[in-house]
Amino acid sequence: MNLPQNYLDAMKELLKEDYEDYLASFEEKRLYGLRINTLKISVEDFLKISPFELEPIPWIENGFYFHEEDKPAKHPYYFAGLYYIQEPSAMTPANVLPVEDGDVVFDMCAAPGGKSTELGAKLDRTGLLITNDISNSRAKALLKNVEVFGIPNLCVLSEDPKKIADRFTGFFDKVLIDAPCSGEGMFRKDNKLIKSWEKNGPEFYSKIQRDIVLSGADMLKPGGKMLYSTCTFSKLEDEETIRHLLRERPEMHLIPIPSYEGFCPGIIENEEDTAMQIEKCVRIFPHKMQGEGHFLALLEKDTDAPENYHAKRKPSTEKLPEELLEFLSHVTFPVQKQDIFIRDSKVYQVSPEMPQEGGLRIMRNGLLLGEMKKNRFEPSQALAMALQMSEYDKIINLPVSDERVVKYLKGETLDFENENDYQDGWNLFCVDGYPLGWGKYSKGALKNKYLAGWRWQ
Ligand SMILES: C[S@@+](CC[C@H](N)C(=O)[O-])C[C@H]1O[C@@H](n2cnc3c(N)ncnc32)[C@H](O)[C@@H]1O
Repeated sequence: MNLPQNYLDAMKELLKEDYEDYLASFEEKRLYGLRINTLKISVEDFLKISPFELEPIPWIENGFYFHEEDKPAKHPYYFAGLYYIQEPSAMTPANVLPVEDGDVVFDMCAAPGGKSTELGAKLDRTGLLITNDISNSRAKALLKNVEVFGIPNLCVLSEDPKKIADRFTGFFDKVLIDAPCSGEGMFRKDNKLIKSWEKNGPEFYSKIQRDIVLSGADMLKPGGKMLYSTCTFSKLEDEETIRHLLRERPEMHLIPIPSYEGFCPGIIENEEDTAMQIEKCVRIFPHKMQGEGHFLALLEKDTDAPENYHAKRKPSTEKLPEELLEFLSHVTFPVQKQDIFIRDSKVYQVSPEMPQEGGLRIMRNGLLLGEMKKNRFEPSQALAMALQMSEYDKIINLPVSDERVVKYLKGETLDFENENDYQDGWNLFCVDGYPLGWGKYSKGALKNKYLAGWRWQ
């Protein structure tokens, strides 16, 4: 691998006697990880049905290494949202941000959703997750991934963080900033990143990072916590970004990250760093642990920082169509009528924690329940993914070995002619007890309603 000389020089200075070990790590095999979606399945239950040979990632309770040949992205359980594929050290930021039930959480640079999917799972259907990416095309991928994961209490934005900070000052209990960075920790995973580093290196990203950390801090409630992470080794993008934040926002301070064997402390350069306790930051290096590389800083806002009032949105007073109410009578998922809003015939369940919207580029506010079509209600793919099998009363549940499972995911009509166990109408199609999508059953056949854009290729 041809690494730029100025990059190698900077790493030599950073790592000193460890430099040769770091270079040697490029000879080792790339690491592949998957993270179990605890919103849908416990780690214990997944291990009972896992078709792959898995090995625990020691510092992530629901993270596992897999073998590349197993191709877990080509398995019906992946389509059921039972796991997310993610580089092991990238699992650490969402893992160490202490999200609690009922929290209002913001993921600022979220696409394609590696951290948001875990933050949403940790919320366990409570509170609110607002997730954002400035790039519209990347935010589309983010929306898909959080919907596959079945996260109901959601708002997806595609907006400049500065604009969001103006609107949501002092609003969040937890903020995660997985900053755009020069990606030095990804060189082993993806050679192309070396070319883009030569074009836009640490100097370029540092400016963006300095702006967005300040926005993140401003959006926190007093006592709120913020996790800043990058997948790069550059001090300018890592410790120096935190130094900038602590200088500009004295109400913020670093707090410890639970330690794990192989985690290295943040690098202290001067007395100011010592006073700021920069050693509380964590670095993950590929020559110290089985992960590609990451930087993390966990910060807290002082509890006596000024509070900010946010008007809650008003409860819905819409008269809901009979057809929608009839459909919802089959669902035991907790849908409150005052949370249901209908816009342009689309039906949403909006979190009561979400303030009045407006003025922001919103990709999705709430869980899309479905659509009114000529006085009929059609449930959405997102609703299918947010339900557990036991929360709907018309089910077609097949084992993963049944060839109709993959046919369903490919969008084909399914034949059940010799089986008469099923009821007419909207059925939730499941694999081994986990929902995949909807189908309309009639006369021994299931008309496929799996979302066309999500099909198995
Ligand atoms: C490291 S990636 C995020 C990866 C993501 N957190 C995950 O785990 O899947 C950084 C993201 O920041 C976005 N980004 C770049 N500049 C931004 C800005 N000024 N504000 C918000 N997001 C930005 C990029 O589009 C990119 O998707």
